[in-house]
Amino acid sequence: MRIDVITIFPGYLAPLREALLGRAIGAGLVDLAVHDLRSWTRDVHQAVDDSPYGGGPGMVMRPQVWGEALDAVLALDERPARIVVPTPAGRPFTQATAQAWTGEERLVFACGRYEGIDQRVVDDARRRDLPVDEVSIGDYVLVGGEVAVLVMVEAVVRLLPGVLGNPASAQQDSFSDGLLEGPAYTRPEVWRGLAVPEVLRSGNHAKIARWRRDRALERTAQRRPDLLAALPEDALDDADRAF
Ligand SMILES: CN1CCN(Cc2ccc(Cn3ccc4ccc(-c5n[nH]c(N)c5C#N)cc43)cc2)CC1
Repeated sequence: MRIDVITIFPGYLAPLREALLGRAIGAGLVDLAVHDLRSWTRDVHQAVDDSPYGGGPGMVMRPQVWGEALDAVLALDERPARIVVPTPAGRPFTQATAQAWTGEERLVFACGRYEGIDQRVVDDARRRDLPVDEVSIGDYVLVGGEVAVLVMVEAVVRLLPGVLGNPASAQQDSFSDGLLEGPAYTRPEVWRGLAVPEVLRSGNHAKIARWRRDRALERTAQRRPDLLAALPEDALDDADRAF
């Protein structure tokens, strides 16, 4: 997978070259290119924003600069690309979104700042039949799209074959089976007077699996009843319902 990020703060994306993601890049599983939007400005001030039509607070990012940047970046590689625009007004980015994007050959992220990007940039891409997703990583307000890109790239890349040391981890993720995962423990057996639940030391794998499922159901019911309500009819078996 090739990932391109266009931003006025390239340094914000430096963490993508660290740790797991850095190793995925090193292993050739991901190609990452970060581009400075100001490279496509033509004025001495390298202006990327202007006042909003209709008035209102803040500034809006200019379509000309973004249009030229996206055209140039898309032309760098012949692989078909999905354009992703983080925005507080976007559709929710979920684990399902991350899973779906693992099938893309290329993702091009457009990081806005100020009050966002002139809408015509997205409209122009869509009318050229380019796939564009306007997505939000959550119901809180950030200052720009870069942090959202860090979140989304990590969520997608970790799902790519060969990235995680133990592929089962991705399959057993929270949200993958619709439930939050339960508590996890490691040595020592007792820490500050707190003991690891005995069942986890029993070696009885059936009991352990049941205990973990019960803790996941309990935690999901307590913290995310919406996830429980959204489970498909056949997602819970009789043992689950007995819990
Ligand atoms: C009067 N109006 C003025 C605009 N605000 C809305 C608004 C618009 C942009 C910004 C700043 N910003 C610029 C680009 C950009 C990308 C993503 C995100 C973002 N925030 N939260 C998420 N989950 C995000 C994601 N993903 C924020 C961004 C802040 C607030 C409404 C009231």
